[in-house]
Amino acid sequence: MKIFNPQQIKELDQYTIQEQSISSVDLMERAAHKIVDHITLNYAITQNFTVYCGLGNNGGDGLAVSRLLLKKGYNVTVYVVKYSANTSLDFDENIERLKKITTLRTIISEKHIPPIPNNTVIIDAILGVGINRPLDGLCKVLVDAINTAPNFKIAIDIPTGLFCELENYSTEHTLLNANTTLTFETPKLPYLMPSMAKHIGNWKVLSINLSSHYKHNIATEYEYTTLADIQKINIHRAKFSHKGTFGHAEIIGGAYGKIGAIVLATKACLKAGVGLVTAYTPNCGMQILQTTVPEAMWTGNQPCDFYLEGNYINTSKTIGMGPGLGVHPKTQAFLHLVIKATSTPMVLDADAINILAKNKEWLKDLPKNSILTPHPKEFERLVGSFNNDFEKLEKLKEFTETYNCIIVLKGANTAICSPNGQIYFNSTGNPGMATAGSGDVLTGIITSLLAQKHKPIEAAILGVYIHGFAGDLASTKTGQISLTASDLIKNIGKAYLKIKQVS
Ligand SMILES: NC(=O)C1=CN([C@@H]2O[C@H](COP(=O)(O)OP(=O)(O)OC[C@H]3O[C@@H](n4cnc5c(N)ncnc54)[C@H](O)[C@@H]3O)[C@@H](O)[C@H]2O)[C@@H](O)CC1
Ligand SMILES: Nc1ncnc2c1ncn2[C@@H]1O[C@H](COP(=O)(O)OP(=O)(O)O)[C@@H](O)[C@H]1O
Ligand SMILES: [K+]
Repeated sequence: MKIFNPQQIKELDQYTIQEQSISSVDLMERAAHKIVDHITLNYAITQNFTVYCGLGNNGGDGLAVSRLLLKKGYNVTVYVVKYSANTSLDFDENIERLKKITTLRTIISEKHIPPIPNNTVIIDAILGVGINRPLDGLCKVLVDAINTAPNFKIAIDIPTGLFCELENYSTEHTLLNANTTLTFETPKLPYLMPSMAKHIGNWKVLSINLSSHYKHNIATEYEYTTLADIQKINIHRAKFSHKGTFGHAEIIGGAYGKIGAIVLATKACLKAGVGLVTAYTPNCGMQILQTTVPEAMWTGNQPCDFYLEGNYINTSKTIGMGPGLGVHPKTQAFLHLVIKATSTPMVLDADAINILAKNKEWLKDLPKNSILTPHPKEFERLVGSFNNDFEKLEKLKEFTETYNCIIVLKGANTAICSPNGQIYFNSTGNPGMATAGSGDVLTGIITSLLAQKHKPIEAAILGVYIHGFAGDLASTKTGQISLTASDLIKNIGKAYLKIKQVS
């Protein structure tokens, strides 16, 4: 699913109006119905609402929602926030419609902000994507007052004060803290940023049937991976395929006391469908590996705390390297040898990333389209610090373009950046996955998919989706708190089945 910037959202609106021969006020009515459907599903008729409406189309949405809720029998108090003399045409039309059924109240200045009763749900329809400067005056004081109130808050489209692009953005600006944001057609970029979570709350995309033609043809920098996107990827197994068809992966890592990391990655690699897998660990890992993962082959034969360069023989296997590897100076040299000896894309995680962060001049030796899977701290070690989440995304693009690689920046809504700077946010996963070894499982899955000849960007997107999906399925049984990395592995198969099932 594509993520549009504010300019594209306006174009999409206009395009839809022409394509569907619908008036803009009727499109607004369609959007309002979707919001009201959500509200009626979630709130009893006894619930009171207080709606704050601005003077543009976001305000128009608020007025239309108020009218529809009133007609359904809800108790709704509507305030028009008079921060300027200008109003939009669809706002004007909706004022006329609403006036017929209720009394409108107007807030004309900071001094006239009425107290907020505590038994009411607040609906924020003050400003939407049309915001073009930080909040000041009446809007700022009102939003501050709303933020101080303990009431549940629903924002229409975006919480008032939020900018969807780096331009104009500052952490200093006032913006509304919503508990829920109900947006139209696609998520906006800030919904996928950790720092914005407290302003956006839980968000939900409501489809308002905007032009498929426009959506299909317009290029966007950002995408949000949904089940429908994943179902376009071919995961079918042909009848006469054999284990050679599904590749041979080599998972390199583990050190004394950290062999578990490689056990998890190797198991996950198998569960994700690879034909053959070899675990490459120090020799203290041999018995552990052979007993815990009998399906895997083992190779290694180094000392136990570090890796020796002399032991490594390059083969045509697909390499995933890093879990439990350690950062011993000899291991660092070994990693450099491996990346120089490898010409096909590989997966690098954990200590492999930490070693590269210490030896940035080696990054140029990475095979093209290799996949690095840092968690936020490892990412910062690679690219340095940044001031906010917009800057983080810029650094992400800069890095993948410079080193011709793919980065999987892990966390809620993992961001996957291709070498040409396209960013795909993942939609599966839950905080239960913030648990030891969860990243090792991901390394195994992505290496497996690479070995199965998925294109590197596809292996990253599909791997991250399956990993999160396995986490979501596991959490229905274990809950999030008790979820472990082994539970993720157990649910990889079920995740595949679910993906195939609905297609
Ligand atoms: N395709 C969609 O997504 C649809 C969007 N609709 C709604 O339309 C909204 C966008 O409407 P508009 O473009 O009219 O924009 P807004 O309603 O966000 O507000 C625009 C007005 O506010 C002024 N303004 C900007 N920043 C301000 C500030 N800091 N303080 C005071 N005034 C400020 C602008 O000059 C402009 O007059 C969306 O957010 C959504 O709620 C819906 O009506 C239907 C379909
Ligand atoms: N809050 C969260 N929501 C969704 N996924 C998460 C969350 N926290 C962590 N994860 C996922 O769990 C994994 C953790 O990886 P990592 O930090 O490398 O763990 P480890 O080093 O213990 O293996 C990543 O895939 C990450 O995306
Ligand atoms: K709003």
